[in-house]
Amino acid sequence: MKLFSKEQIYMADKLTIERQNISSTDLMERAGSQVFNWIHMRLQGAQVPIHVFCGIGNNGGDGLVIARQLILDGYNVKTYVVNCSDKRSKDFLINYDRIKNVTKKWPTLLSCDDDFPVINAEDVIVDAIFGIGLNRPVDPWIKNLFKYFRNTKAFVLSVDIPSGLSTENIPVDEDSVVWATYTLSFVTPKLVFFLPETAKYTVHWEVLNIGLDEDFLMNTTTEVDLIGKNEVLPLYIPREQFSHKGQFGHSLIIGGCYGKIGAVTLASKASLSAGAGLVSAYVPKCGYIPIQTAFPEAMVITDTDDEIITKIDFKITPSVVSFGVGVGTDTKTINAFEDFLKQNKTPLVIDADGINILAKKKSLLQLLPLNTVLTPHPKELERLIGDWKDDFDKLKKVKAFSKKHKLIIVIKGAHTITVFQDKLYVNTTGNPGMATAGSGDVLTGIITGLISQGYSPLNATIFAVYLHGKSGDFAVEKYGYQSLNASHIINYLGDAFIDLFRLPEPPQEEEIEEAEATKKD
Ligand SMILES: NC(=O)C1=CN([C@@H]2O[C@H](COP(=O)(O)OP(=O)(O)OC[C@H]3O[C@@H](n4cnc5c(N)ncnc54)[C@H](OP(=O)(O)O)[C@@H]3O)[C@@H](O)[C@H]2O)[C@@H](O)CC1
Ligand SMILES: Nc1ncnc2c1ncn2[C@@H]1O[C@H](COP(=O)(O)OP(=O)(O)O)[C@@H](O)[C@H]1O
Ligand SMILES: [K+]
Repeated sequence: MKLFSKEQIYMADKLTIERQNISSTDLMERAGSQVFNWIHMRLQGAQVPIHVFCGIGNNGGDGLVIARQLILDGYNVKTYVVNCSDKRSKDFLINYDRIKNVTKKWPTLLSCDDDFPVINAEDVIVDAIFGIGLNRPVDPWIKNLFKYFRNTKAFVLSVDIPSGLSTENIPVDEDSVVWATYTLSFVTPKLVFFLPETAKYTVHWEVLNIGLDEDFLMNTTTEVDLIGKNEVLPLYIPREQFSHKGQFGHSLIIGGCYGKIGAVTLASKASLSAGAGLVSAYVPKCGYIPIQTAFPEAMVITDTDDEIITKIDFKITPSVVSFGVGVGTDTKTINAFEDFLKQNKTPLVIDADGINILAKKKSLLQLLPLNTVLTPHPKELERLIGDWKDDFDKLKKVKAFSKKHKLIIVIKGAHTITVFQDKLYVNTTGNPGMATAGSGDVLTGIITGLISQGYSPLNATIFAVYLHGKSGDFAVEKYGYQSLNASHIINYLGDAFIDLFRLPEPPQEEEIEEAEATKKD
């Protein structure tokens, strides 16, 4: 799914109005009606107090449409206008008049000196104060209002984006944003729903289709893509009936040191389970017996040293090499890596201490083949590119780093982001059960296994991150967050592959009714 920027959304609005020959007021009516339908499907006329808070721009206009439709349907509605600026948008004013025509309970104007209305925990707050047009930090009294919302413990439904949350800046503090229970976002989810510093402002989100110009939406490329099953399915390379292991490449996993041979075992197993034809592990001598025992399918090549990698020398011709899991940062290992890089032309995946070595000796970056994949967790990323001010600054720095060194960078975490030059691929699978030792080693193995069988490094990375998370999602159903461990992720990789071709569940009755209701508008 594409994540459109604020500018692209405004452009889509403009073109829709022109091409569909409708007014901006009609478009607002469509947007507000979609939110009304969503509420109506769930509340079915229940007399829960609904407090609709409107700003004075178009987000507020949406709020007025929602309030009017709820009133017309007999809901128990109170409407407030949060007086935050002297300017009112044209469509806000039109809808302000329209609501006055349908009820004697005119919207209450709230300003800084007023007491806030009584709201109980069982009530619903509709937050239509600021949308994507937020252009400065909010005033202290509005912050207090947001804090008050939070204290009421009421269900907060944000329209388009939680008010106070900008699409391109991290909020100055947690009180300057509405903490939404649910956000109904128009056209596209917003990138801030996925970033570590801002995802907390909405527990759930859903996209509402408001019928914007299809041509524009189809033909516009975005800087950010959200990666789910629909996005990875086209990447899948099918297997022919007469295929043989020679067609799926040979992964070489170089890593490990005394006490950290398990990392290589995990990455090697994951590589084979992701479909590599052959897998060899390259480890210090102490790794020979453990890997042969724990993972009989692997071939093992050993260093001359018992405990660390001191020289990378092999006779095989791998299709892809992974370096770094459990390898340590001994000077001899760094030198061995440098010597290897000087003559290597094979695609590379670098993880863990491999990244720490690059951070220690930046000159090695110039020796990496084009489109080498780096998979840092936050600490490794910081060592590599230095500190960042906030999540947006981090993305800017990673993009610059990716462009400068021609690398693919995987920013691991919840919603792992793969960065390739200016483009971001935001993953949707995975869960906190995966925050466990060795799960990153498994990811390295999956990426390596996919490159081995012919996926481009970028496609392999996007696909592997998805599969890794999906396996974790299957595994967590059996093991729960606490007991899930990295080996389980490998065990469920097969389910993640099979799930790609599973047809979606038939829609539930409620969804059919909802679709019917939407069609009528
Ligand atoms: N295609 C779509 O997605 C559609 C989107 N639609 C809706 O439009 C929304 C965008 O509307 P928008 O551009 O009017 O901006 P919005 O968010 O209402 O805020 C701007 C207003 O707030 C003010 N203001 C800003 N910051 C402030 C602050 N800190 N403190 C105080 N005031 C502040 C600013 O005032 P000013 O700077 O002019 O003084 C201005 O008046 C979008 O989110 C969606 O809900 C649908 O209606 C149609 C289809
Ligand atoms: N809360 C989470 N939600 C989804 N995925 C997660 C979460 N926490 C960790 N992960 C995933 O687990 C992996 C952890 O990698 P890493 O920290 O390198 O582990 P290790 O070094 O132990 O192998 C990454 O792929 C990351 O995206
Ligand atoms: K809002």
